[in-house]
Amino acid sequence: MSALANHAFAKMNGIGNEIVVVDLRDSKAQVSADEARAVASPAGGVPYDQLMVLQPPRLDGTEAFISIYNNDGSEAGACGNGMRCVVRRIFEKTGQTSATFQTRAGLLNCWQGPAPDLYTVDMDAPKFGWQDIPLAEEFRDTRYIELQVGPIDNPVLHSPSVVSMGNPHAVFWVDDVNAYDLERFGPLLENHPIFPERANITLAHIVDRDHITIRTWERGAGLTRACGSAACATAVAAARLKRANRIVEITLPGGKLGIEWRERDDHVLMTGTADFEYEGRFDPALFANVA
Ligand SMILES: N[C@@H](CCC[C@H](N)C(=O)O)C(=O)O
Repeated sequence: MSALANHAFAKMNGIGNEIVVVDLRDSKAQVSADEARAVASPAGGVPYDQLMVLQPPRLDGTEAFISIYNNDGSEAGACGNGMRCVVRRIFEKTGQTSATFQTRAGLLNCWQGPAPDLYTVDMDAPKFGWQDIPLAEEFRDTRYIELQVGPIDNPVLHSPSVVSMGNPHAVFWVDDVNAYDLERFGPLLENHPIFPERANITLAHIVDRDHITIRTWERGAGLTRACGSAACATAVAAARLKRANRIVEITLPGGKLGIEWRERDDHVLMTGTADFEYEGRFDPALFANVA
């Protein structure tokens, strides 16, 4: 019997990024890819972009180890919007205003503020090396890489910046993020052989040095109303190109995020809201046929 059968969950969202939070800190159970897919089942499941599973802490001083699943069952190292949802949930229950969590990508410090309805996640330092993202072949300069879709002499999208925020991101610079069929190009680019672990694909328009607009096709989850790590990736990529300041506001289809690429330690701070929708218990029938 799956540990998720009849288990409580919270449906939340981080500016429209659909998040389900499950607290398994009192259990040794691991969630399999099949179970994660079953949770998202259109037949009685809970629709989500990411499932955030809290597991017992593996390091002193941390609140939990968090496993992050996309709705296709794959695991991700980072999910900025999901972290804000987890943080809100825990802070509301315990009265805490700061906490440290561990994910596959490392330690994340989180706190409430700068206003009561805002949560900040220290997303750690970005990585720019081609092996870190990872890319399938060497690119010395990842501010722009050679990659395009469309006719070779007139590409539709080309020369993205690539960044790891604990997960792989490609950011294509465009004049209008709504002028492209991201549902068509997203899967092609997500699965392009240059990205051996696939990638999150973002269209970004730099409005001015303090404001950027983005839309993202998420690896393993598809078109989303918001992707926090993509907002971070875009902010650092734009600052690296000297086209934006290190503190920017990112507008996504679901809302706005404040991003600061802090000079003193290279860390990226992401600030935004997190919304609670409802609580429930998983229908055991969802897991009847999963390992
Ligand atoms: N929505 C997330 C990112 C989710 C992970 C991503 N799909 C991946 O597989 O890397 C965010 O808010 O950062």
